Amino acid sequence: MAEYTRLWNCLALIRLRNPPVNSISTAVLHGIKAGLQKALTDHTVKAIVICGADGKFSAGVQVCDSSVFYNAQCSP
Ligand SMILES: CCCCCCCC/C=C\C/C=C/C(=O)SCCNC(=O)CCNC(=O)[C@H](O)C(C)(C)COP(=O)(O)OP(=O)(O)OC[C@H]1O[C@@H](n2cnc3c(N)ncnc32)[C@H](O)[C@@H]1OP(=O)(O)O
Repeated sequence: MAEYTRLWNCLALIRLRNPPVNSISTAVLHGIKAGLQKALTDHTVKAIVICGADGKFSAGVQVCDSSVFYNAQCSP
């Protein structure tokens, strides 16, 4: 749902993958958080790129997944 890749040089990549429009579900949100945690614990990472799979970034929050708002506000 969100794939972490350590790129060349000092870059890390988090790719959102939730077809068809890479909307942000709770699972995607957790994937973003896991990717950020990996990047933050790798002290050679200087920049994090977030992109969407298949040529699209993201349609924003996943419609009908109201738990995304709860998780975005309540997760440390
Ligand atoms: C890294 C960032 C982390 C951020 C964490 C955020 C946590 C939450 C906190 C903040 C609040 C966030 C608010 C928002 O995100 S508001 C924005 C909500 N999104 C939208 O309003 C976009 C609505 N969609 C569109 O405008 C269009 O669909 C489009 C421009 C994205 C694409 O248009 P088009 O190419 O014409 O395709 P379709 O409209 O036909 O859609 C294809 C397909 O995709 C489904 N779909 C579209 N958007 C969503 C969505 N947001 N959630 C779920 N599904 C979506 C659409 O229903 C179609 O499905 P199908 O009929 O089954 O084919």
